[in-house]
Amino acid sequence: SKKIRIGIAGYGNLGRGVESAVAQNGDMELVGVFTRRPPASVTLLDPAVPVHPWDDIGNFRAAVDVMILCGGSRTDLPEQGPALARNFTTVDSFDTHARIPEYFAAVDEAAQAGGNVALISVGWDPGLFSLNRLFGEAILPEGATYTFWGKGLSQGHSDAVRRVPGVKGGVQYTVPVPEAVQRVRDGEQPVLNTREKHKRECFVVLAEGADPEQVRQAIISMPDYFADYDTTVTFISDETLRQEHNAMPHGGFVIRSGTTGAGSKQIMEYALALDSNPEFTSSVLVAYARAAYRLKQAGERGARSVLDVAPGLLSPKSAAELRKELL
Ligand SMILES: NC(=O)C1=CN([C@@H]2O[C@H](COP(=O)(O)OP(=O)(O)OC[C@H]3O[C@@H](n4cnc5c(N)ncnc54)[C@H](OP(=O)(O)O)[C@@H]3O)[C@@H](O)[C@H]2O)C=CC1
Ligand SMILES: N[C@@H](C[C@H]1CC(C(=O)O)=NO1)C(=O)O
Repeated sequence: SKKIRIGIAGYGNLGRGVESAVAQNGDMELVGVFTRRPPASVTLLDPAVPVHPWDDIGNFRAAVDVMILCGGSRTDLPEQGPALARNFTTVDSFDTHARIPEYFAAVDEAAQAGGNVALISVGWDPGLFSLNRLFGEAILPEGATYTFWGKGLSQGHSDAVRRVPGVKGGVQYTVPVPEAVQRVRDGEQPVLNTREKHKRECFVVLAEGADPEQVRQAIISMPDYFADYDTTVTFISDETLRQEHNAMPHGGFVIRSGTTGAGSKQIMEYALALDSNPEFTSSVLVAYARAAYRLKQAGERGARSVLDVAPGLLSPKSAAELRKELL
């Protein structure tokens, strides 16, 4: 039967993860990768997959069923998300939480104008953790919700660091504050502000001639990413970045700690432990690409978040098979 034809827009950690995730899904095929760099400079896992210059992407409207956007949230997706939703059914991982409402509106306008579906902020946070925060609050209206990440490499924060003028390369690790986690696990339901829950550690390779103090200040004061956290910036060599910071593990958990009507204490928890943050996130993107395709086929139009998508649409199995196997 006809396969869902996938395109990748932007080839970085996520782009590479989507390439390998599509290969795990028999109902999909990867038709091409689009990059702003010279195509010859971008090496795929599978050399048989064509790499196209970004400017040609408009010619592939009939060739791609779902375009998976793998650009960075800080500066790429605010421009690429709406531009591509006009021409394709899209799925993206936009994760600048404070800016999701405005991003949703911009992508929705473009998707509606183009007669497409656009699933935004797909991944684990935002994404699967968002779903579990929703379950917790809807099912246990009396209680408190906590989200903890790491210790691990945040791709959004690492991308944001790499975009700072004077930065040649870099990564960011998110570190949960142990005392905060313990108080939550002890059922204390503490009131914790952003700074009390996580610390952020950046490792940066300076570009030639850049001023380290200027770079440090630009990072630690960055709104939406670092300003609300205790953040450290350590300058390292290219060599050290390549040797000691090329793994991208991450993870975390969402806890809803609440009481039900007769006063019983109830705890809901959802956890992730990821050897590869990008490969996992890409696997979420690919499952939601299946849902986006089906929503488009069903006549839906406009932007949606994971909170709007029925879970059954993610599965390659029919509704009848799901009822038989998973209920
Ligand atoms: N919602 C969630 O749970 C998650 C969301 N994310 C989001 O995914 C976004 C992308 O993450 P990630 O893939 O790690 O970002 P990368 O920095 O690896 O890639 C971002 C873009 O940069 C360009 N690029 C990649 N490699 C190079 C290079 N060597 N030289 C120059 N440009 C390059 C690519 O565009 P081009 O090919 O056009 O040059 C690519 O699309 C993050 O910003 C984050 O917001 C990530 C994880 C989880
Ligand atoms: N979007 C995050 C996924 C999780 C990780 C995270 C953090 O460490 O701050 N927040 O959400 C990412 O880019 O890795």
